[in-house]
Amino acid sequence: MCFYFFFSFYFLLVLGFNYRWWNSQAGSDQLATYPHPVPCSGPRSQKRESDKQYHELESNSIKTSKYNFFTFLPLNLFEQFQRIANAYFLFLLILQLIPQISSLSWFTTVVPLVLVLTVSGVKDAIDDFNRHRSDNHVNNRPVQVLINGMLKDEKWMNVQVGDIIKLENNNFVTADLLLLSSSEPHSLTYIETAELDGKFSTIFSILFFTGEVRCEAPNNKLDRFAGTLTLQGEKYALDNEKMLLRGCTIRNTEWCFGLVIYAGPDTKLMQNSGKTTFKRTSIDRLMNVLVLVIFAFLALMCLILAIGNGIWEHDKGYYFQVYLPWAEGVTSAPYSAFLMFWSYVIILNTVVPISLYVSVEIIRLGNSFYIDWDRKMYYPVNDTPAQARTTTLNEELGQIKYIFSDKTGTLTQNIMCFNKCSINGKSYGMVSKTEKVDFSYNQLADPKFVFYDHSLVEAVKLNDAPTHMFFRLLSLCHTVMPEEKEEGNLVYQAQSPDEGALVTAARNFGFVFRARTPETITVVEMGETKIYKLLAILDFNNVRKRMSVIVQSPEGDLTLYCKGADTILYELLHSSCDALKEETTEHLNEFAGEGLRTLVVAYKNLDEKYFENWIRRHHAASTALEGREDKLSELYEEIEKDLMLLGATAIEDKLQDGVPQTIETLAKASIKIWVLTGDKQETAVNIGYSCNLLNDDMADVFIIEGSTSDAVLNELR
Ligand SMILES: Nc1ncnc2c1ncn2[C@@H]1O[C@H](COP(=O)(O)OP(=O)(O)OP(=O)(O)O)[C@@H](O)[C@H]1O
Ligand SMILES: [Mg+2]
Repeated sequence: MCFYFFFSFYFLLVLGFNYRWWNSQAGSDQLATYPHPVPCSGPRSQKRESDKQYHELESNSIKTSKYNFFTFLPLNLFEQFQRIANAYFLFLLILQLIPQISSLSWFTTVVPLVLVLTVSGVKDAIDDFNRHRSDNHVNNRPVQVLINGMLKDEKWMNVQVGDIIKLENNNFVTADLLLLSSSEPHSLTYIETAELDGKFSTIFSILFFTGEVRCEAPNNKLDRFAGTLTLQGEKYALDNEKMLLRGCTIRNTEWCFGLVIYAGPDTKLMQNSGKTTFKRTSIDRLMNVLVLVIFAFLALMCLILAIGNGIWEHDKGYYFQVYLPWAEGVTSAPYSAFLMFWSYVIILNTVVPISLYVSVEIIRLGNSFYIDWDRKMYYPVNDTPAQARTTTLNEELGQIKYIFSDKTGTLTQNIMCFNKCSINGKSYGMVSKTEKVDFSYNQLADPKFVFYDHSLVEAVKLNDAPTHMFFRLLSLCHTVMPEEKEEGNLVYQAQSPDEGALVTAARNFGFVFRARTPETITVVEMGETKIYKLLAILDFNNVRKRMSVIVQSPEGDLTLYCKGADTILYELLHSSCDALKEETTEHLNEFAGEGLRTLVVAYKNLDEKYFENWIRRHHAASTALEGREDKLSELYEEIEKDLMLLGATAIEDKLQDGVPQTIETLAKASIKIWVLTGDKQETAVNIGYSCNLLNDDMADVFIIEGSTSDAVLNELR
């Protein structure tokens, strides 16, 4: 019991794999020489001994099917008899077994009942068969597992917690893994999380040799993971950034190694998917109500008829027994009435429509074909027709009252273009689109980038200091990863497409972000290669709404570069920027009025002594095991103040084809639409108008600013 209790909070993985090979050659790059016959005992041999102790860890096989060969009949019948009409007919069948009551032959009830049960049963069986097939397919996918120091092909379902597995480009991630190493510089791994949240992210890896991982019990929170790794007596904190989750796909990464932390049903994907349940639509519910009403009606009729029988038998029938004898066992008129009640229940059984459910199922099936065949829902570009994946819910489609949608990437294309900017009180990009700026003077420029305002290039060429500072900031302050497979052919991998657009803009104007290591950023500034020391990244999150980097230039100057939402950054500016602030605000409003996504950029020169002290505290906070986030955000707040304003950027993200028309049609059908966005308010309102979410007839578009439920309620009133 005690053991189990301990288990539900933490589970402990004893790895103890003697990774002599990694041990002797610390560093991820050595792994590139794989495969090597390495004399080391893999994790399995050791883990097996302790298997008894950890037998409650799940295996990696998954099961989404509901039945197996033996459980199908009882389980499916049990489910089907939960329908009132089916249960009723079963009840009738039992009644008919009583000879005094039985008024019709038994097969009048059995035949339709069996027919209905078979039709529904066959449909459920086919559905479940398909689930079995897909489960089998997934469970039998091959993966390479490190066993006794050698890579062996295994099936997914045989992978165990504590195994080390190797994944290659475009592989699905087998289980929830702790990333150990990869082919990319600094052991980065790129993943596509389409099945989880549709984002594209980078993951940083760690290296380790012999250790123990302690982590929280399996849960369904996709964006968090807390654990510790103990390595030769030292503790390291593990977080979400170091995990590869099942359901993702490896991209742009030749290979990577991972340690299985959660497997099978314990993985975050499966923890989120829930059980396959029987879904009821409102028609189902309505049918159940109707059937209940019919029952009441039937009971009433039978009652009246039974009472009539009782009165007649009492007054007349009793004296006529010679002529009309009572059935065997019947001794009194009330008893006769009681039996007659049940006889009528059988005789009038056709009042309850047993075929109702089957008819509705068949209509749904037909409906789903119409959905599949709908030409208007066919998207020729991707050759994608509409697909009704379930037949049980399609009438609900017409009942939709609310649509919840994301904005970026759902309504818009998620293709960000750097369009305009404001630097030191001067706005650029507000020109008619005539002649494109020629970037041919810059050999590293991205040929796909277009810009029309020539005055900005002039400013750069004239060595205008704020303009240089502006683009230097854009080339330094981000989390983009560059890829240069061949000399001069730069490709940026950006977690956030906005950042990708900004870095590309800086690249074209002559501030080319070229390479990144954990300690340095290489920028080619107007043809001259400069290596900046990257001292700290104050990362972005949606509460801070800003991100900063602290870098040291080759000349030795310490600078903090910050970019973020205007509402936030304006609070952090030095008072000497007030005049510039006003001008920039004007430009920001213009940009937002056109529906552009804006960011404000600022910098601050740092004092060396102060910074040394700060970075020491920063290091302590970032390795703290408790309250890490709070401590860090306090430190961030401390250093991100008294910033010097540089300007603002404006990025365009076009609406997808047909969005305004679609929203208009949905609005005509009185469907209410909610769109989620983190944009500046003016930008959001403007896009609301351009996609027909808002229109001029809406007299009072109003804004609710409360941040507690009481405040919001008050404003709504
Ligand atoms: N990479 C970034 N660096 C600095 N600030 C950013 C960055 N990305 C967004 N911001 C700022 O933070 C605010 C909130 O952005 P966030 O990404 O959380 O919104 P979101 O919910 O993702 O919305 P959307 O889907 O429209 O991007 C934005 O309005 C922007 O001003
Ligand atoms: Mg965003």
